[in-house]
Amino acid sequence: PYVNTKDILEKANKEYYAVAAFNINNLEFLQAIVEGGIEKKSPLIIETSEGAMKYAGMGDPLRGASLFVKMVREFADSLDIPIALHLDHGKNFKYIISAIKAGYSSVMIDASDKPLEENLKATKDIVRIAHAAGVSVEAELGKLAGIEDNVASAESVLVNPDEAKYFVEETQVDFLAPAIGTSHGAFKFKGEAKLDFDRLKKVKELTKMPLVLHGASSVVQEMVEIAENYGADFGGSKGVPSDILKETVRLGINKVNTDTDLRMAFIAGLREFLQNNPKEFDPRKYMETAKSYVKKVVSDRLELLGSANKA
Ligand SMILES: O=C(COP(=O)(O)O)N(O)CCCCO
Ligand code: NA
Ligand SMILES: [Zn+2]
Repeated sequence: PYVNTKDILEKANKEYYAVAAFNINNLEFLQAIVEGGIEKKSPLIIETSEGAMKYAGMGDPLRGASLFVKMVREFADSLDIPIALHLDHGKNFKYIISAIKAGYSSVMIDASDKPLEENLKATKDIVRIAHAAGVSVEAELGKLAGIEDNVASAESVLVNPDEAKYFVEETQVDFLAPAIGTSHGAFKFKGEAKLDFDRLKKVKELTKMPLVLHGASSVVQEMVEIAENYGADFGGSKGVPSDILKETVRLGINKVNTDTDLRMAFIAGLREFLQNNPKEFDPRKYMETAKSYVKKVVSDRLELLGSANKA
């Protein structure tokens, strides 16, 4: 069934596991993710960026949003696993309202690059509207390093746990993304991967609410190697190691945003197939390997996060 993200995350919060939130831009990634969820009997959170809304809607974000709602609902309504659709990194008021109008389960208002009071105000505005429409809300405190869609934040600003307690009480957000040292993309760490577990622990103790980890892709080496075997150059790529990811779940992360790992898996499969099948031009054939690798990465992640058999 198609459900509210909050229902999925409240259960995860109570039982201390995490649910992956996988980004999509097209049908093929959605198919592969859903196949992984079916195989693992796991709840799924499908999420799209504002760029994905524009991309799918051919420049019209509301058309893109409603296309994604229709696609995700079609799968969700025909399956026993709970599936939610979330707007990731909502920064533009128009896009956030379009997602709510289209029927998204939840929206993120990302004003993390603003001073606290501004973040607070923007979040309160969205919470009032979203809650009136039965839509749940995610916000972010602190800043990820690296490129955050259209905001290049040179250095990461880690969450302040006391600020987090004040923020959630004031805004009534449904789930919070505390910045603890991750960043988006495939090049997360120069040296050893390190996250601020202490801050995470404090935020959980003070807020007791479902927490979100952004920049959580692991950069699966198996996929990097396949891609590089067939011409990719992902030198220097490094993600969040599995043991560190598991520790964040043990400490109270319940939603794990994953985009880069699926992109790596898809391009690895596509490169491999195209190199080995010079005569093929049927899209249902040449995207098969790519989709199967995405499904594999999805299934493994659902298992690792503990949401398998939680549907
Ligand atoms: O936090 C994440 C996932 O980050 P990643 O998959 O890059 O680790 N997202 O919000 C997904 C979109 C960001 C661009 O990748
Ligand atoms: Na999000
Ligand atoms: Zn993110």
